[in-house]
Amino acid sequence: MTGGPLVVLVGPMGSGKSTVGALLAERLGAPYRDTDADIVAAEGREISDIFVEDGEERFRALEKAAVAAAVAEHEGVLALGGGAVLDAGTRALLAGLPVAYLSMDVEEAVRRVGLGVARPLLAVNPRRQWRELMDARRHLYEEVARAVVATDARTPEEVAEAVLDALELKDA
Ligand SMILES: Nc1ncnc2c1ncn2[C@@H]1O[C@H](COP(=O)(O)OP(=O)(O)O)[C@@H](O)[C@H]1O
Ligand SMILES: O=C(O)C1=C[C@@H](OP(=O)(O)O)[C@@H](O)[C@H](O)C1
Ligand SMILES: [Mg+2]
Repeated sequence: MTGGPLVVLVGPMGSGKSTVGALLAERLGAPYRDTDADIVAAEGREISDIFVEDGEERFRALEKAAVAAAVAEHEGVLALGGGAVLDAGTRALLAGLPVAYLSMDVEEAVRRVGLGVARPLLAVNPRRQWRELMDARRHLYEEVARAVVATDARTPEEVAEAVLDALELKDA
């Protein structure tokens, strides 16, 4: 067999990568993996604690290694953290893979994650922070994506269905 992930999900915080990734794995009868969860398991602490205790740069180094390991080893559905595409080496690793970019607008983002404390990058003024993040990242998500799937006003099940359609995995 060819190996490599069946699906890789990218997109901003709250777009549903983790939620939809688990549903997709179920649909495809394949294992699910999430690089944020890999980092938490390896470090024995939450992402927000890594940011506060060691800083974002350290988190990005851990994330880069976690994505490289997962892309090399994992043959199921893989959800990345929202900032994984900031790294040029990571973007190069994703080239040619079945990557879906889960998109959403700012109001949907604020509804989903704006009030949570689990995502440190949105903790203060989530609407403005999210816009700034997207201005910096939108083109990076588009660069690595084979398909863009809008998630606004769709349930996670509907998003999963749309990803299968967009990546032509319906018969997989
Ligand atoms: N399509 C959707 N519609 C409504 N809420 C959603 C949808 N997808 C995810 N959510 C909710 O948004 C939050 C963030 O989802 P999550 O899967 O953790 O996103 P990500 O991994 O992209 O940050 C969760 O509370 C989740 O239940
Ligand atoms: O966008 C980002 O920079 C981040 C997204 C988070 O993952 P999700 O996109 O799964 O929320 C997590 O990796 C960390 O809080 C940083
Ligand atoms: Mg996630």
